[in-house]
Amino acid sequence: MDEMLAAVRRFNEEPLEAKVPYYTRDVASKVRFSSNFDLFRSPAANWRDTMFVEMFPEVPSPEEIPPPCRGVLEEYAAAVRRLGERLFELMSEALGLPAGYLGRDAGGTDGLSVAAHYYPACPEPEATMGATKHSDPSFLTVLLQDTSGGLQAVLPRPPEERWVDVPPVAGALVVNVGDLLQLVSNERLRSVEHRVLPTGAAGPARVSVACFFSLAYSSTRPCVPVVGGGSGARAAAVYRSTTAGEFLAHYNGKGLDGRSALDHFRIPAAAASPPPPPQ
Ligand SMILES: O=C(O)CCC(=O)C(=O)O
Ligand SMILES: [Fe+2]
Repeated sequence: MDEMLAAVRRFNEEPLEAKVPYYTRDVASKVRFSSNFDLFRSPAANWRDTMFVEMFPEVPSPEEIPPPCRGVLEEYAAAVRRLGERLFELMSEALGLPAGYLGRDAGGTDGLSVAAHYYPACPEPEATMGATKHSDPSFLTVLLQDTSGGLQAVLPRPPEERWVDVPPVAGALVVNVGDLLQLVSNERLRSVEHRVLPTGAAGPARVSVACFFSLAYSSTRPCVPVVGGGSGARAAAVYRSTTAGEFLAHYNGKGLDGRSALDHFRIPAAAASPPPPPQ
């Protein structure tokens, strides 16, 4: 884990010329280095740079991965994939569903992408955010953070917003439930809203690596809320069925504006019955 963080730091701290070849916003590219994936779409920009790599199912060739991360990134992603497979089994069983439900049948383990973030020291930390409030466009996110701190999560969920620190713990990973898992579990599992405070002017830059169990924009994988199957299950779907690609297009088109991308897919509560006609 330390090696992974060190590799991301090395890449970001290389001279500009070494990073320029990876700079793109083209989602057809498996490796994309940019600042703010949602630039000009969200109300505010975040104080961070991100190297985004689609690792699975189509593994990039070593030459596509920036040299400082080559080898270590592939090895780290493979280990996270094995961890995710086990987590999906345990969560499926916890919901009273077959062990392979969330990972295999619902698509949780179909794809894995890695967002390696670099939050530079910020001269005016009170005037911006490292990452604004959001929940993740994934089934699950496995997050590795360095010792800087700054990650916070909302507990309990709105309208009673209370931000709590998620402090770094040596050797530990943070696992977030993402929006896609909230959708396919029909809201029995809830995605967690979180944010990252900016790194103070004194630095050093903060580094984190988020592994998203998610899919590509081109994915036509159906995402269907599971109805029934275990105690606590709802009898009716809370969300309309969609595809992973449609969900991601909506999430990215909206940008990190502080609102949940899931609202767009929620089935409106049945309209109250109209009053009886006057006699
Ligand atoms: O940098 C972090 O700790 C969080 C990153 C994050 O929330 C994300 O990539 O979705
Ligand atoms: Fe996130």
